[in-house]
Parts: sequence; C-alpha cells; structure tokens
Amino acid sequence: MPSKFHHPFWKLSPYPKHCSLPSKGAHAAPTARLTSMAMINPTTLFLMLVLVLSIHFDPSHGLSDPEILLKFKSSLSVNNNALSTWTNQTPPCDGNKAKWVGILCYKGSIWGIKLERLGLGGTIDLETLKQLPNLRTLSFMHNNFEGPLPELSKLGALKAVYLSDNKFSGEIPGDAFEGMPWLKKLHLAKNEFTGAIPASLATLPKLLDLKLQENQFNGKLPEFQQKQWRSFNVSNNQLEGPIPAALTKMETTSFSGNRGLCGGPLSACSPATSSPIPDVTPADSDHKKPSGIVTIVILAIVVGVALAAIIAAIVILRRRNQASQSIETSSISNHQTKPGIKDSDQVSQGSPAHSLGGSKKGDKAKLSFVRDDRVRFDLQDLLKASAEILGSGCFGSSYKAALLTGPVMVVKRFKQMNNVGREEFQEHVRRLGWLRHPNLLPLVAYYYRKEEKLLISDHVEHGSLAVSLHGHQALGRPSLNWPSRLKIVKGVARGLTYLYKELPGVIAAHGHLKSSNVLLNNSFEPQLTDYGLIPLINQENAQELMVAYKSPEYSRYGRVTKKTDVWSLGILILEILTGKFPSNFLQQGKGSDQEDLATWVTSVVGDQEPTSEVFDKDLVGSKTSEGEMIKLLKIALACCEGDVEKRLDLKEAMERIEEIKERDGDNDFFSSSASDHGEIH
Ligand SMILES: Nc1ncnc2c1ncn2[C@@H]1O[C@H](COP(=O)(O)OP(=O)(O)OP(=O)(O)O)[C@@H](O)[C@H]1O
Repeated sequence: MPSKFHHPFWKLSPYPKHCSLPSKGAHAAPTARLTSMAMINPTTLFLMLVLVLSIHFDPSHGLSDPEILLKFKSSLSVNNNALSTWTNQTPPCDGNKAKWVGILCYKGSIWGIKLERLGLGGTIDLETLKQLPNLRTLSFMHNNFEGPLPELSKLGALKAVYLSDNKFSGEIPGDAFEGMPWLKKLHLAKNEFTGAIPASLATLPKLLDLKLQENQFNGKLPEFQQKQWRSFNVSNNQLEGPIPAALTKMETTSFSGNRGLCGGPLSACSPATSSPIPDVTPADSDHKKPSGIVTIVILAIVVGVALAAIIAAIVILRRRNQASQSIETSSISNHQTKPGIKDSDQVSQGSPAHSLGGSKKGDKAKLSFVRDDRVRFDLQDLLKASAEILGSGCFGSSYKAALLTGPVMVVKRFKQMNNVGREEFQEHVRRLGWLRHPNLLPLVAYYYRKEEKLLISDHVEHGSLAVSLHGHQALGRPSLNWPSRLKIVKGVARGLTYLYKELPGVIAAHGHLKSSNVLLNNSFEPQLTDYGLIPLINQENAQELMVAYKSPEYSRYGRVTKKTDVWSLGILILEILTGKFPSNFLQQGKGSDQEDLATWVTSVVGDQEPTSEVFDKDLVGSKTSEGEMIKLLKIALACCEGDVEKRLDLKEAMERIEEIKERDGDNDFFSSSASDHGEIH
C-alpha cells in the first residue's frame, strides 16, 4: 500500500482543521488528488475504493491525540520518569499551553514534539505520529536513538526535523526526502551516517537550514539548487570533489574537516580533482613510471627515515615528561609550605591547582586558551600564584589567583559537567571564548579532565552585584544608588541580548543569571559570567544547580524555554529594586503562599501603584526617580509572568528597559545609605 495514501479517511477532507497553522499547502496535495478522481478509470476507482475502505478499517483509525501520543511513547525506551506528564489524566494541550512535557501546542492541537536530552532510545514510530494532522516539527536531539534514519517522508508536511547528536547510522536512501516539499530545517549532525548525502535534499524548494556535520558522509556533494541559506554545514565528514556553484558563498567552516572538498570558499580544485582520470597516453605512462627496483629502494629509505623520526620523538617526549614531573612536584611542595596561605583558605587542600598538581601520571595538565589576545600561562603558573578562595557556589569553588607575572585570574572548578564528551565540550567552550561584549566577562582559558573541568577568567575588582547589594555594609561600602542600579540593569539586558544573538542554538543562552553571576568592573559596568553552560552541565544535576531549572516553567512542566532567562532577568531586577535576596526569600516563603520574590512583590503591591515600601530602603534620591523605578518594577513583574506565553520576550523587555531615563549629572555610582540622609519612607 503506497504510504502517502495511508491516512485516516477524514484527513482527506478538502479543508484542514486548522487553517491558521502553516498547514494549508500540506493538505493541498490530498485535496488535489481527490478532485481529480472524477477523471480516473473505473478499475483504478475500484482499487482506490478498496484502499479507502482498508484505511477506514485500519485498527488505529480514530485514535485521539492522547492515545496517539501514548502509543508513540510505548515504542520509546525511557530510562527515567522524563515523560511522567504523558498520562491520560490531562490532555496534552490546553489552548496554546502544553500540559505534557515536550509537546508544542497551538489552539489545542499538537504542532510539534520536542524531546531533547532525555536519554531516549527505542523506535521513533512515525507510522503512529502521522495520525497527528498538524504535526510540523520534530526534535529528538541529544538522545540515544540508533539504527537507520526513520522514514521521515511518511510525514510529508514536516517543516523542521532535528535529530542531531544521536547514534543514527547507515546510509540514507537518495530519495529519502522526496515528498517533503515543506521541509525548511533538517539537523542530522553528530550521528554516524555513512554513504552519500541524499540527492533528494538538493531539490527541496524550502530548505534553508541544513546541518549534517560530524558524520561519515562520503562521496561528492549533490548539486544543491537552493539559493537562500540561513545555515549550511557539512563539516567533518569524508566528502570530496568540487563544491557546487550554489554553495560557493558559504563560510569555509561549513566545509572544513573534509579532506577531499575543494573549490568555492576552499582552495581551488587541482585539475586532477576536476578530471579524476589523468589524460595520459600509454607511452607517457611507461615513460613516467619508475622501475620496480627504484620503487623498492625509495620505499626502504622512507620507512627508515620515518622509524628514526619516531624513535627520536619518543626519546624527546620522555625527557620532557621527566622534567615537567619534577617541576610539578617542587611547585606543589613550595605551594603547600608557602607562608601566608592558611589551612582555612582551603587552598592547599582543595584548590584546583592542588588537585591538578596531583593528577595521574601522563595526564598532561595543560590549559587551553580560547583567545589569542592573552598572555599565555600554564597550570604551573597558577600553582605558584598566591591564591584565595572567593566562595563556593553550586558547582564547586572559585579561586582568585594572582600570577607572579601580574594578571589576577579566577579559576572556577566544575564537577557536574559531563553532559558532553571532550570534543563537544571543547567546541562549545571555544564558541563561548569567541564572544565579545562589554557586558560579558570573557572566558580566557579552560582545562578539561574527565572528572573535572576548570574555566579561567579575569578577576573583576568590585566583585559581584550580590555583594554590592547585600554585603556592602559589612564591607564598609556605601549602597548602590538608583543611577548605578539602572545602569546595571541596562548592561545586564544588553549582555543577555547579545548572548541570544550569538548562541541561537542554546535554549537558555545564559541559563544561570543571578546576582552573584553579575560582576561589576571599576566603573560599575556589569559583566555577566557563568553563561552558556546549560549544554555542558549534567542533566541530572541541572535542576539542583542552575537557575534556569528553578523557573516556573521548569517546576511545572519540566521545560526550559527561550524566555526562561527573561524570568531570571525579572527576578534579578526585583532583587536590585527591593534589595531582597531571592534565595533567602525562597526559604522564608517555604511552606507559605509566597513562592518567590515576584509573588511577594505582587502581594505587597496588589492592584495599586507600587509605593516606596516595596523598594530597597537604601535607594536614595528616589523622590525624583520614583516614576522610573515604578516603570522598571512593572517591567520586572512582566518578565516574571508565570505563564510563558504572556511573559515579555527578551526583545520587548530590552526595549522597555532602554526607554527608562537615566538622571543626568550623577556620576557617583554609590549613594550614601538612606538612613544617613533620612530620605526614604
Ligand atoms: N571573575 C570573578 N571576579 C570576581 N569575583 C568573582 C569572579 N567569578 C566569581 N566571583 C565571585 O566569587 C564567588 C564564588 O563564585 P562561584 O561562581 O563559585 O559561585 P556562585 O556564583 O556563588 O554560584 P554558582 O556556582 O551557582 O555560579 C561569588 O561571589 C562570585 O560573585
């Protein structure tokens, strides 16, 4: 039975159930087939009737959406209770809101399934899924699916398919994408596909985002016809031959790691590549061929030279290892006996330098720099530096290390960072290292070891916003005034916006936004740190560790979304305005109705205009700025909206924050404390 006709009968209705979804065209094809029936001869008509009847008596006919999804779930292998919300007790969709994890809803119908990073395996049962008439997007990235590529053309109306980072393997048939005219985005990167890139991709009229990197595709690239690409990547495969004309304007990185590709943005093809069979007459070839004896002699010389080189390299490496081990041992003992570093500093026992100094033999303790504009140093230099513990966060501890050569660095150790393997870790961290923005603390270097990772950045003199807001009195510092708080909010929003532009593939591009991860430089310009780490953090620990996993959408639906950082931004702004520490507040609120800072603010403010009682009492000069502070408070509350659909998106939040006026002429970033002036209340 041809699979394209294998639909429940009602699906062949001339009008789609939800015309406002991008489904019009997808349903146009069956409609066209039915209207042309009148011209079909009687035998064909009879066969089609049998076909329609067989469809009608298909046992799966008439399943409801929840039944379809539960049937689909039964073919998956799920190790944990990741899909525990998939039960008969609630419908998958309530309007645009999903009640089941990983389901994307629009007006009560399912338009997407997004089950990423859940350790899923088993079978992706498309035969069952094709009964969902409005399904347009499938994402099963970062799971453990294996075997051949599922027969995607069973769902001819799909617009986006994301299957990267699984264990799919084998060849993909050349016609695998025939009958998928709506497909715009296809991500199959980081799998184990072999054979040729399927030719049917080259003619898909709407395709504009294709990611096939890090597979084992071989042979030539098909002649892609598409003119508009948003993204194209076939890097790190085994492709060869000239790059087709339609792709010559792509970045070189789209093709790198394929030894045999040439032309376009890569170096020109040699004549031999364009014409693989050299045009040599038999006489010529005889003339050019070295005799058998000469070949053997040349081979013997080459092998001899190679052997000598290998032996020399081994000797040199051994000597170097011995030398570096003796340096390591001596610097560790220097460090431990160094006056001025007390046990209470925890440096000699727990510092990353110490633990790395004691690393296994042969485990080369080498820092990798992600920037070219920095003076290089190594772990040995960190060992020799005077160190001080800055604090212990959710992941481990952070250390300040003043290098003998001058720079002062911060080393943060991460233990729960094994979500990805070495190569993916390095690739991601390097991508973070390319980011450049005045409101981002640049990453300088990293260290990778299976059980421990270090991220190294500059020390920022004024420390964190958390300390400036809540610890200033203990440090004898004045409180932050309104202009400096507003400047910090604007800088944080700008840094976040930049992150979203540069890391479009990371679902919550910061993921861990909180006041201890906002550092203040000499001019109190905020610099975000600990950003972009969600893809690296072990998923089983993420809930406990990362701010993004404490958002309402995660606690209710197990989802982190593009708007999760907006929620964190809202909480951060409320912290800046109220002077209340959100996590303390959470503890206070335990067992009561107060769930978070936003709930508290809402309960204080009610339906009234916010009054000064909600603002930090240390905010002076507020009489003139109160209007601006109220505006900012309202923006913060709109960012903290529990319903993701109603929550501001980052662009709206950013625009509204930028509209708030700074007061001229106040360059003093600290204000005296309110009680000194008696101005508040
Ligand atoms: N580059 C830096 N310069 C100055 N202070 C820093 C720097 N990086 C971190 N800190 C400060 O050091 C302290 C410890 O930081 P760390 O990142 O280990 O924990 P945290 O931010 O409190 O929590 P988490 O581990 O959840 O991020 C925090 O007060 C933080 O603000």
